[in-house]
Amino acid sequence: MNATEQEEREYLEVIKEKLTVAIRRVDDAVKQFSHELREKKQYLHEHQSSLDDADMVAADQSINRMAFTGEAAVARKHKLLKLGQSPYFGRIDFAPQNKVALPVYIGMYSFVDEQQRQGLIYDWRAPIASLFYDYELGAASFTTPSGPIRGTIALKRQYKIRDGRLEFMIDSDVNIHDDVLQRELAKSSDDKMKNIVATIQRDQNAVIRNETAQVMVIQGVAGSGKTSIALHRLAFLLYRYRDTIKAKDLLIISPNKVFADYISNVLPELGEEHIPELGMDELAADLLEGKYPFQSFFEQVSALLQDHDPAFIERIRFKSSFDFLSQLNQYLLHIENHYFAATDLRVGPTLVPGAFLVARFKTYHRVPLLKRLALVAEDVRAYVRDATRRKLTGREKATIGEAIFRLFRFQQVLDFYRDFYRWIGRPELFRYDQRTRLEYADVFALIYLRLRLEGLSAYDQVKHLLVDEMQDYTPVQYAVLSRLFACRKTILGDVSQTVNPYSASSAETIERVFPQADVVKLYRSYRSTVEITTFAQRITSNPHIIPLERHGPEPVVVRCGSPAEEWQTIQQLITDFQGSSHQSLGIICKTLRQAQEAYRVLQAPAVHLLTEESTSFTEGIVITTAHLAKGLEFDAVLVPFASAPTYKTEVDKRMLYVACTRAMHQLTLTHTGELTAFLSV
Ligand SMILES: Nc1ncnc2c1ncn2[C@@H]1O[C@H](COP(=O)(O)OP(=O)(O)OP(=O)(O)O)[C@@H](O)[C@H]1O
Repeated sequence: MNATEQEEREYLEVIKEKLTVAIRRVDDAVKQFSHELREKKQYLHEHQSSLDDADMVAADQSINRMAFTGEAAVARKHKLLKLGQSPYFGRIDFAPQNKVALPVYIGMYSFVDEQQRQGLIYDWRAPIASLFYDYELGAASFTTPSGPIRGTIALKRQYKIRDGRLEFMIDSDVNIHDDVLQRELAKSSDDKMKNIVATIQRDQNAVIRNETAQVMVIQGVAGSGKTSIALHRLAFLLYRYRDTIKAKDLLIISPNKVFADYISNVLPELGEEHIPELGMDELAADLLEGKYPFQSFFEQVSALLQDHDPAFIERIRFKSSFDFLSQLNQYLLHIENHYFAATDLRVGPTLVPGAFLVARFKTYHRVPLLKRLALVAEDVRAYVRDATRRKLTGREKATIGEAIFRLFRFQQVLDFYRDFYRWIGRPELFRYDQRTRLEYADVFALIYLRLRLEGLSAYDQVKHLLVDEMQDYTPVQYAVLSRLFACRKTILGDVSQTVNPYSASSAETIERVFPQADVVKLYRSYRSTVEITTFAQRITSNPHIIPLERHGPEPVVVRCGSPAEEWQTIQQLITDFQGSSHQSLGIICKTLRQAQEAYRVLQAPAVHLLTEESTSFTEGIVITTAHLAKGLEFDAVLVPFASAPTYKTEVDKRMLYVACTRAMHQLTLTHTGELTAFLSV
């Protein structure tokens, strides 16, 4: 051990000691709070009869305040305990211009020596910590709310401290970032998604800390860290705007519950509370208020995978186009101009002129169409009241309301939607009667019309929206999100991983809905070994992808002589996995039916089946579909049934790509009969 390392070890002990003292102090404070709280409650209980309302309210408030402070102290203790395990991961010695260099230690949370009023550890989100991610040695600067600070970095060091012990430290005269990153990526994944604060890369840091973008679109190749970065970005925003934005003010739109559970660790690990999360289908059900049962996105994809109905595909393709959104907008203009058939209206002895009705209807041009009718009715009531110089009866008021509504061609959003297809001359593109469910492709179009016709303000409280798997949403869905969420947005995805090629959205499509968006493209892939990434390129090639130099075994394609032999091979691969050092294995099938069959046949202990209904991610061996595996990753992936009949269409190809890119270290495919053409060399 050299002198520097010795010094660092000693310093670590000093910090740990200070942390222990701080924990003890918080402990005392927590005890004190709960003691006072108990006393206060006791007092209230005993003096209830002699206290008036004002006293009770004041007492309640003080109890709430105490409880809140107590909770904050408990949260603080939690952070201190975590710091005790791993107080910091980086250090930079930074000398602002004309000043001496001082060490800045960077960790998950900040830690201040209260007696000496000195920052001992800086939160990774603090302005000064950006130096660690953005610069090597030499000239550097960072931005504070009061302006830029320039200076020089004299030393940059990384540490791995686990369970309070220094495992290694590396100075930046070697290629530190890559080395530590390599070690991190080589680890096995046993559980849910982890935070990456110690190894955030420069381009990722720029996305995380971007404060100006109204809409940030992150389009990145498989495994480029999109989801990780987006979650760290939320943590950053919570820190940066801690006085105005709380975790409950954010919303994550996630593709399914399993994914939501998979990512649910990251923010709490970063010391933030759990963030509300909602699936697209849940959002739709909410917005349609359960009035129209509809096919789910999963069901749409399953239908595409199982039967190749050209009319169904045509409907999806049309409704996923930008043109569809434009036509809906044109239709809305059309109905505004032509569907309000204002004629003179007789109310008892009073004649309300049609011209008056039209004028009032036009005055409210900012109000959603159907809502305007209520306002026009109100104006008509005032008109009649003025003309008759008396108050109107309830009956008269209601009659006026009904009469105005009748002047508009339809009152139900669904009638307008059906009419839209007649108007564009394509009635065959809408399939729905009361006995069937709405097709998924119609769901957001109907919601869009509803928004424009009736207006909705259900999500006004959201201050930042995160949308993952953006490629799976259509322009109409984005138009809905844009109207529903006026707040800033982070939208991420990868067009190569769409599960529905007939409705894939690229960053360019999304930019058309959000012209003000900042688009970032990420090409460096962190998840898989070079061998796996190269293999997946055979399915869908992306010349821009840059795999991180990390090597492992070549992916293996096993040809089997019969289905029975294929099952045996799969069984053997499971046994091999159980004897290996890998912790997670994903057996990823094309369809749910295949996954269920595999689950039934394999019957191996500790094998879990993940389906659309699953609500949590399970570790170990998981059998699932490519659609559900999106966003997840496994040490080893096994893709069974990779034969030509299974993977033959454009949708199948996307599924195969998603399945293969879930593997971090090892990938195996099995097939009986001819291999899918997507893998032929
Ligand atoms: N800077 C980094 N340091 C360490 N690990 C990283 C870094 N960036 C990404 N990773 C790791 O790479 C893997 C892929 O990250 P993530 O799932 O966020 O990527 P993604 O782009 O959302 O992937 P996909 O679109 O394929 O689902 C994760 O294991 C993540 O921890």
